[in-house]
Amino acid sequence: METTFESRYAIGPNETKTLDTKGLRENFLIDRLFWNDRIHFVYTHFDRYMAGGAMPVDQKLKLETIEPLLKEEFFLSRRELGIINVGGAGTVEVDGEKIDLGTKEALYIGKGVKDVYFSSNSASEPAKFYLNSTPAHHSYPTRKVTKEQANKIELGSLETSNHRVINQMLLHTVIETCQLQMGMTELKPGSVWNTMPAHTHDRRMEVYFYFDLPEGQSVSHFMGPVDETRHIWMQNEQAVISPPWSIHSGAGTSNYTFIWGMAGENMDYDDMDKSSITELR
Ligand SMILES: O=C[C@H](O)[C@@H](O)CC(=O)C(=O)O
Ligand SMILES: [Zn+2]
Repeated sequence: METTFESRYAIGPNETKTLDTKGLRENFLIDRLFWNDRIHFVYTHFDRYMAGGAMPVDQKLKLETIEPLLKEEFFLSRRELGIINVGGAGTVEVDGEKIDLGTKEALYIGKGVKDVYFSSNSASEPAKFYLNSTPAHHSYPTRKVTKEQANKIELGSLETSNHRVINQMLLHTVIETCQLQMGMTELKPGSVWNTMPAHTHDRRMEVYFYFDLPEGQSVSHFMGPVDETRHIWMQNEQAVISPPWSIHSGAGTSNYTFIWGMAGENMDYDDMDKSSITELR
């Protein structure tokens, strides 16, 4: 097996303003996370957040340190990890303990764990472990969180095309983490807008991963300051980095599901600077 990675530097709104479509995509879009029998990470210098994918098909995959990037003996020597499985059923082995992780189930693994292995129950329907990791300075216990155990928030309506359920999964109100927070938002059929009205939270960066998008459909993701927005067209199973200074919202050509993950200054999910729809530019 192999682990591959890319690095992305943190840039601000002034530099972003000068980018064309290609430049915008090169800086913020994560176009592919899942490769056969490979772990792939994108390391962003926004809060040193890592977003990745592990898709074991014929092999069990080991979460190895990335020597040139982390310079630590283990991947989790100074990091914590959040996992949500978006593929078929699989297993995560954490220092010898086997944990089953079904579709849309989440797992938190704390700092200091040495051995993590990923495997799929079936090669024809492999597990797809979506991974988010942040620097950590304390060890919190490994915890699995199912959708049933998530804290649920229902927002929006079909009339305004934004009826959705936010599942807060790896959130401090559900489990203990150092700074990582992750959850999954499912849009109801007929609803296409996520995170509308939009918001920023200069205290935290965020990464959105879109999936459950039917064949032939796409999501237009909106980013940028409230008064200067840009869009990035995204396909199924792509992710996008949202800088702290940016809104993060999307409109699909159908409904879909997305995973949000964030980290930074505080852990207050409701600490959002909301903008009104009519002030967007
Ligand atoms: O800061 C919070 C995140 O942007 C998401 O949780 C918002 C979201 O899922 C939604 O409104 O649909
Ligand atoms: Zn947000």
